[in-house]
Amino acid sequence: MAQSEPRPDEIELAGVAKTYRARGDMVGAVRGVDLAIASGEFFSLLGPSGCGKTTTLRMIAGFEEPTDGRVLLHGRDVTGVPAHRRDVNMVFQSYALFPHMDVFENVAFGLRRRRVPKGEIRARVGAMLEIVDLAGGERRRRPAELSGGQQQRVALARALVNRPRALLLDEPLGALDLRLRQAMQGELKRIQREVGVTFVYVTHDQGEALTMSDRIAVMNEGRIEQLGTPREIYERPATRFAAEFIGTSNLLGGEVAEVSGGRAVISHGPDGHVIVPLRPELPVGAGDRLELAVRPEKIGIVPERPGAALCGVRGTVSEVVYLGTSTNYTISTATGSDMVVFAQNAASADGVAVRGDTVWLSWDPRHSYAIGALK
Ligand SMILES: Nc1ncnc2c1ncn2[C@@H]1O[C@H](COP(=O)(O)OP(=O)(O)OP(=O)(O)O)[C@@H](O)[C@H]1O
Repeated sequence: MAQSEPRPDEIELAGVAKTYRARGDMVGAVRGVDLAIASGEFFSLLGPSGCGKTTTLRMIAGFEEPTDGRVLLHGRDVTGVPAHRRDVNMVFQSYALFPHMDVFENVAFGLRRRRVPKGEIRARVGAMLEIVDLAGGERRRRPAELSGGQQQRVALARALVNRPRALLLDEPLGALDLRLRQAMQGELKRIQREVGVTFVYVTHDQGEALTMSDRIAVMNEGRIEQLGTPREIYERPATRFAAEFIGTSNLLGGEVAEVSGGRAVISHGPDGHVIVPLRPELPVGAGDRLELAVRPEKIGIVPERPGAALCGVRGTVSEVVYLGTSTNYTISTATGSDMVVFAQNAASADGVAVRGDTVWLSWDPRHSYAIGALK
C-alpha cells in the first residue's frame, strides 16, 4: 500500500505576538507563540487569568490580527484573512443563542443563511441534535426553557452543523455548576470523538484540561511554558510555574552533594537526602543549588529511615485531613518547610500516622524531577 502523505497540521502559529495599546500603555498579551495542532486533536490552552489564552484563540479565529507572526490553517497562511472566511467556528462561554428561536432554528440558522436546501437542513440539524442528545421534545423549546447544560449543547450543535474543520471553544463550561461541568466534560469529549473535528479549548481549570485533552499548552504571561500530553505535563512539569499551576507539588531545594549515573544527590536536613534524575537541558554539578519537585501521591510515610537507594526526608506530622478515599498529611520537615502527602485509604493503610508523630517520607527517585537552578 502506498504510504499516505503526512497531513498538514490543522492549525499552526509561528512566532505569533499580540500587543494591545491600552490608555497609552503597551500590553504584551501574547509574546511569541509557536505551536502546531494536528487534525482531529483535542488541544487545550491552559493558564491563569490574563495569560493570553483568549487572545491566542481569537487570533486563530480571525477576530484579532497578530502584531507579529503568522497563523496557518490547514497549511494555508490566513494572517489577514477575515474570520468569516476561515474554516473554523467559535463557541463562547455566553453561548450567544437567539432567544426568540427554538433549538432547531438556532442550530439551522447558519445553514438557512447559506441557502442550504430544506431537506438537507432537516437531515443535518436532526443528526446533530442526535449527537448532542437534544433530539426529543427539547428541539422545539426556546433557550430560556433549557438548562445551562442544554443551552451549551445547542451552542455546540450550532457551531458543528456547519462542519468546520476546527472548533474553538473559550471556557465553554465556565457558566455551569461543578456537577454539570464535570458531566459536560465527558459529553464534549464524546462529541469531539464522534465528529472527529479538531478542538482548541481554552480553560483555566487544570483538572478540565487534564481529563479532556490530547495535548495541553500551559501558558503564562503570554508565552507557552510547556507543551505536552496531560501525563507529560503532570509527571514532568518543565518549570516551577507548571509544577505549581497543575496539581499539587512539593518543592525542595538544596546544594548538590554528588552527581553520578545521571542523578544528583542533595542532602536534606541532618540525616535525609533526595535523589533526582538530571535532565540533559539542565546541566548540574556538585556544589550547584538545584530545585526539584515531587507529587504528594508518590510519597510514602514510613517509620524508619529508608535505604540509600530511595529518597528519605524526616519530619513531624502537623496535620491529618481524612477525605474518605484518601488522607492528606502535612509534614513539617527537618529543614523547616512543609511537605504534603496524599495516601490512599487502602485496607492496609489504616492509621499511617497521627499528628505529632515523627516519620520518614520515602519515594522512588524516579518521581523527583529537577525544575531549575536555585539562586
Ligand atoms: N482589547 C484589549 N485591549 C487591551 N488589553 C487587552 C485587550 N484584550 C486583552 N488584553 C490584555 O491582554 C492580556 C491577555 O488577555 P487574555 O484575555 O488573552 O487572557 P486570558 O488568559 O484569556 O484571561 P481570562 O482567563 O481572564 O479570560 C491581559 O493582560 C488583558 O488585560
